[in-house]
Amino acid sequence: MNYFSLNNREHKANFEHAVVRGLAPDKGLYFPEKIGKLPKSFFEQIGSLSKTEVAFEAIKNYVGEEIPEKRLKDILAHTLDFDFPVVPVEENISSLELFHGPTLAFKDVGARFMAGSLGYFVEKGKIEKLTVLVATSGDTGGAVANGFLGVEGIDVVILYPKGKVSEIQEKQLTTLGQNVTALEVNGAFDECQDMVKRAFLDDEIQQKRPLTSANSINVARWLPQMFYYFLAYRQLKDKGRKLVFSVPSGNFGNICAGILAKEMGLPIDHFVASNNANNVVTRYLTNGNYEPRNSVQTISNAMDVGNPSNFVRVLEIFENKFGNLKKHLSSYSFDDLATKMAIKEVHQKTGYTMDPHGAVGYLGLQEFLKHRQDYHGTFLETAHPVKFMETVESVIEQKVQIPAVIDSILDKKKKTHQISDYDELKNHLLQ
Ligand SMILES: N[C@@H](CCOP(=O)(O)O)C(=O)O
Repeated sequence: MNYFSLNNREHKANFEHAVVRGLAPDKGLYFPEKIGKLPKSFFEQIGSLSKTEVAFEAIKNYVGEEIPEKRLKDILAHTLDFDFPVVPVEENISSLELFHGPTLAFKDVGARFMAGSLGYFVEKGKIEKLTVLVATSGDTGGAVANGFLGVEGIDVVILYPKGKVSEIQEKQLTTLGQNVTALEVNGAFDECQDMVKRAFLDDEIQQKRPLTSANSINVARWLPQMFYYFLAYRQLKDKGRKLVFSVPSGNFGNICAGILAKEMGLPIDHFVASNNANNVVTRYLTNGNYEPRNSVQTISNAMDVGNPSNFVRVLEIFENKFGNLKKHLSSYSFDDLATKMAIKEVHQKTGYTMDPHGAVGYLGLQEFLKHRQDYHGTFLETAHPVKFMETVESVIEQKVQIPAVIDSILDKKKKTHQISDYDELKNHLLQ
């Protein structure tokens, strides 16, 4: 399987090179040359396949010969070694809980798959030493830190916006030590992401300290996110209604992977991109103008992204045709007040506790389902409510139970370096 750069189709790479480089030399995102359809029989049998078997069938053509079958299956088994339950919330609404992994957020899947793939390439001597540079608005940082902790030959450097992630998210990415370093940036997530992209194209850095990305711009972080939809379909296929998924969207990697799964034949009828106040895509679908803006801070901070990297991949899947996009994708945006109200109302009505990101997803779904009786809707619960304990507890007026994995980091002291601009990042990386 080859990938091409979305900036210049002549720039090609196989899976290994796309993962090790992260971004094409022309700053473009890699995209698969072929999106193959899975056979009908796969969807008929999906209920009897294990999680690893489902994931293997979904991803094998995107990995190609670069990782042998046995090793790929081992990586997948480790990646998916927790539950992905679809939980009924209302009559025609379910929650797909993606927070049962080690850092309690959906990012664990991509981070573990990428760590497994890079670990294999280091072991085979295909790369000597690599630094994974990653920008986070909340959840990616912790998942990447956890996924890559202690992986031989790989250093991790995480940039995060100072004061704009939750206390637990910050602990997850600043307390591990070993091969993981956290840089606290005076700025927003978009500035962190821009610095990271600039560093990849900096020859001086790349020569002295080769870098790759562990954001969803990297195909090894992006593609495994399609597993959520296959695993959800196993649990939803007998609903007898059309399926719609509402995805809380920030950098658009997750929803883009879902749309890819649909292209591969997964019977999903429609997607909803649910935005917080950072609503560049909602506005685009409304007025046809794509106008990225600086992000604003919200209570669903992992979605505080003003210029979503993966939207260009979404457009590519829809052949850059606005009509195609509108047919398969709707988008709505909600402010913090509406998000809090939704957390409160759903909790009072059903006893189900949503986190602020899931609540934005729930609201988007509700909006879509208003005049559509023939759908079953699923919103993605992308993080455990405990990660936003202060907000959630004040809204539901109840304590959220703290899982043991979180309890163990609460007393740990954060270790970070502060940086303000690209030169400081460069100095840090070259030290
Ligand atoms: N929502 C993210 C921001 C980066 O997104 P990614 O999927 O491209 O890593 C976060 O929580 O950090």
